[in-house]
Amino acid sequence: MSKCLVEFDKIGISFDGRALLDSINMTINEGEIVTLIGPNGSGKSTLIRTLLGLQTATTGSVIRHESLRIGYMPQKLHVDPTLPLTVKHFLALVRGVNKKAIEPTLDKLGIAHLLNSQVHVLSGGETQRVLLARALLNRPNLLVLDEPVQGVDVNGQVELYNLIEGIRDELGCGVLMVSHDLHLVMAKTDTVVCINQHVCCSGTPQHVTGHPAYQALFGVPGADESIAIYAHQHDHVHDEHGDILEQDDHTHCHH
Ligand SMILES: Nc1ncnc2c1ncn2[C@@H]1O[C@H](COP(=O)(O)OP(=O)(O)OP(=O)(O)O)[C@@H](O)[C@H]1O
Repeated sequence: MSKCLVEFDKIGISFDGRALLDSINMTINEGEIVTLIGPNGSGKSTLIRTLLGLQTATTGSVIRHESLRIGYMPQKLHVDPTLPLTVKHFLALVRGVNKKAIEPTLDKLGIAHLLNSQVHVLSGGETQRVLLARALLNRPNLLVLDEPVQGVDVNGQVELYNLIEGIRDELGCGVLMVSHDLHLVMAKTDTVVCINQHVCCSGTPQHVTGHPAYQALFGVPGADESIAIYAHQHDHVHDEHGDILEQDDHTHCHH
């Protein structure tokens, strides 16, 4: 039985008295890839920030295993473009980093040749790999990736997801990632959790995609299409504050 690294226990988060997240339950086990999906502004990054300790939950708690060590990959690299900074020096800034691990880590990610490149001239795909290298240099047992394929073309996305899966296989770490893509990420995911204030839908991709509730939510096109269009079709209605309006004829998708 794999170790539970993190448990979100009935997490609720409100801003100015308005509920953004309500009673979110979710676990991430060692060796498990969990993908968090949901529409813009549904609270995915806020949930990640709560896990990182950067956001306090209004209600509920995050239960962390004592061995938990997170490697975090943010959505974007924020570096002053006027500041000369090579990849090597950027990665050497990781707290407690073993500098001897920098080159092998870049090599593992196929970007050893970028060691002395300036970080602000990197392409989207290269930047994501450097950010992934930084997360790995923290020697994590949980990788937390906030939209890891942002700004990367489709081929690059497939390669990145393959890399992430390979890292999970090699290190046996857990992975929690946020994604807007559905189709590509599904093949690389053990568990999908869809949030929109509450957990709308969750389970293995096979279970979720085969479930009528999932099809009602995402309107996945035919299996022969290479990319699914992200269409979040709710089986329930939210009011202007994001609260769910009661309806008589809706199909429940909580499971
Ligand atoms: N500290 C804060 N104070 C007030 N509102 C906040 C705060 N942090 C986040 N929000 C709001 O919460 C909502 C959810 O933001 P969040 O970034 O978590 O969504 P998301 O699902 O990650 O969105 P996206 O898919 O667009 O990245 C947004 O409307 C945001 O403005």
